[in-house]
Amino acid sequence: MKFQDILYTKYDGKARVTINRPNKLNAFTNQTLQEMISALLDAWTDKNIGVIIITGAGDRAFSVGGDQSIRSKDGYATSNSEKSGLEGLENLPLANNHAMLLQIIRTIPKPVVAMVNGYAIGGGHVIHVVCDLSVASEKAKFGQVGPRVGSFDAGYGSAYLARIVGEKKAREIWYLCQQYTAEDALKMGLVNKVVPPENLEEEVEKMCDTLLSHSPTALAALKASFNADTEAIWGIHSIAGIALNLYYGTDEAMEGRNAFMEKRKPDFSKFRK
Ligand SMILES: CC(C)(COP(=O)(O)OP(=O)(O)OC[C@H]1O[C@@H](n2cnc3c(N)ncnc32)[C@H](O)[C@@H]1OP(=O)(O)O)[C@@H](O)C(=O)NCCC(=O)NCCSC(=O)CCC(=O)c1ccccc1C(=O)O
Repeated sequence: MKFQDILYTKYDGKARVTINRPNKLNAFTNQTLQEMISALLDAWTDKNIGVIIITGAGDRAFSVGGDQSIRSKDGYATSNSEKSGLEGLENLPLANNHAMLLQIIRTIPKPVVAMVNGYAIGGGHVIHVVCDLSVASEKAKFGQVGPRVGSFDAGYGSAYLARIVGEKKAREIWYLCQQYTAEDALKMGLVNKVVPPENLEEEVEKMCDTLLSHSPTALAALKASFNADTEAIWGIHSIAGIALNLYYGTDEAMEGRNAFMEKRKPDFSKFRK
């Protein structure tokens, strides 16, 4: 499989998906998301694969969410020069491809491990949130920025996040748009383990080897049973995706996006209700 925005490798029962846009802090485009979907579907159907790792290239970022430089009133640009191998997905809005990626991570009957090597921000943060397990470098930073940049993820990014860290903390994360250290993330149960950056690879490999030594059917059944309790969030996420696509077309959302790109504070005062 030939990819432009990701690296996809398979070795020793593991599949690894690396978002490969380090110059953009691994911000994703439609192309990136479609390629991730394509790679994950391959890993899903490959009987040699028992565990999947998602990470970002370089040492600065896991992913900082949607690439704001290609966002306009029409949402994020949908046209791509290269095909991902999944015909038709190139015409979907980015929020839909992001939602599809999250849903695949959740339903693929194999454990998905996030190897968080740096910033996990915005839609990038949500990708790690839905992974089964997260291992973070001590240098990793976590957070949501939607209300500052004119965006939101009112499904897995918020309701499911609240299941992990609790209602008050989830509201704080979204309303205040602060950054949290790996140590903070460990304390709130947002990650499973924090290790020095130089040990991150080794720790994730070790965790994956343990997973691979266990019964795949037992793991798949457990994953499905953990998911069952939060399945209704997919419904919320789907409706929120429609709202998000409409919101992107508003002056309010554009103020957030433009302020970020122009490196100034947004002024949302006239949009108060
Ligand atoms: C990530 C930061 C915290 C990093 O801060 P800092 O270390 O100070 O570096 P900067 O100088 O700010 O950034 C370096 C460089 O990278 C560019 N950059 C950073 N983020 C992005 C981005 N997302 N898109 C494009 N470019 C980006 C930045 O402009 C700088 O470029 P220079 O040329 O060097 O000047 C900080 O940068 C930050 O807060 N970034 C904003 C991240 C962001 O806006 N992400 C999208 C969030 S939207 C969201 O949170 C909710 C919506 C959501 O989850 C979702 C759901 C469905 C579909 C899509 C999304 C989605 O994520 O949009």
